Amino acid sequence: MRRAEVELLVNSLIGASKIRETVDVSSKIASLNADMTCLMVFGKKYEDKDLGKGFKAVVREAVQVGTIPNLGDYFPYIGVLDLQGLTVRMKALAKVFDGFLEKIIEDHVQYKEDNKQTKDIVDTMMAIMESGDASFEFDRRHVKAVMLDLIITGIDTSTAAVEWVLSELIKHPEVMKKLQKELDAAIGLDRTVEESDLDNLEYLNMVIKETFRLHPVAPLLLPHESMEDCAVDGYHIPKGSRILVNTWAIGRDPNVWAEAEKFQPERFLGSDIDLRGRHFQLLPFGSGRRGCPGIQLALVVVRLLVAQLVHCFDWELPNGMLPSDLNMAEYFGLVTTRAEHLMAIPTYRLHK
Ligand code: HEM
Repeated sequence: MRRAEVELLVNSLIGASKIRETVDVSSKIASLNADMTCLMVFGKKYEDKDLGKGFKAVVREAVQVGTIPNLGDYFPYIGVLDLQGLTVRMKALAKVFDGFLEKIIEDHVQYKEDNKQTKDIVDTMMAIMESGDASFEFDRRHVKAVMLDLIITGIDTSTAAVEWVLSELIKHPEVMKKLQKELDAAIGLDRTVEESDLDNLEYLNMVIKETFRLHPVAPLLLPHESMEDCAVDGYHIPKGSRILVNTWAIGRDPNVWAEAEKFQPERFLGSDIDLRGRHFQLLPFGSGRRGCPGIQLALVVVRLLVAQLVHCFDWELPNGMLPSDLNMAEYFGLVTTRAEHLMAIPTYRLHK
């Protein structure tokens, strides 16, 4: 499924390449990730018209509203006043999502009666629910909560990651060339990258790590709570404190990284620092038991997309813009994306 979806994107970019069209790369990647996530979770793609003002817009709004610090969290006695209107907005969004998720469950009940062959995540969860075998409470509300969790956490994160990697590559043509050289040597110019190629692409992995260092897509991770009193670096942190880990600042800390502001994938050559939360200087997926459970999937999707887009195409900025002029401003949120969409002109470079 992932191969087929990426192929659709590559084909549409080949069309753009033929007429030297400027492509809204950010939107293309967002649509692809939304489609792939819906196919994995719900077994079918959902159109923008299926969810209120549009599927992607509603998901994005939920992430944005969830990010704004709520005064009621810090001063609980004024929480009921909902001074910022966040609770009202979240409740309205919850209603839209609930209708959408109920419809998906109904569709699955229907498919099941029609003896559908392939199973998706919703089928699996409903089977657990109906079996009554779960050792914990698991009813329709929980199925809907997990579905919501997967679409909220899965789509924007991978999209932002691919957007940032491509932006850094376009901004640093020498790194782009080196990565294309690695891809050409490993895959050739007669076929496209497969998921099974990914583990052999060492430079690609270094490029991804370096991008996550400078652009961790969840710069403050998710809020944590201390379970007991502790001391960190001489600071006393009482039990029950809300903890935000600023992984963005750690990634740019000159005490930890040489020439911290520079994009240099080679810094990871021969280093054992990985992305799995064991090295605290690089924590784009968090760490420990509340770290990202989607890391495996995310790394496959991000690496596959970047590898295909870089292997299949050369990229140029529109209107004669120089790579050094590419605006790298961020739009801060729970997921921090580019402030401006990435616009670029693809030129197809494979033989087939
Ligand atoms: C490049 C893509 C992704 C990045 C950078 C990312 C990053 C993160 C981070 C930083 C956290 C918080 C960890 C912490 O606070 O310690 C998180 C949590 C989470 N992620 Fe991801 N994620 C990505 C993709 C995905 C995908 C594809 C899924 C599932 C389909 C997913 C599911 C989740 C869930 C469910 C949580 C909450 C876990 C919990 O609270 O216990 N993520 N992710």
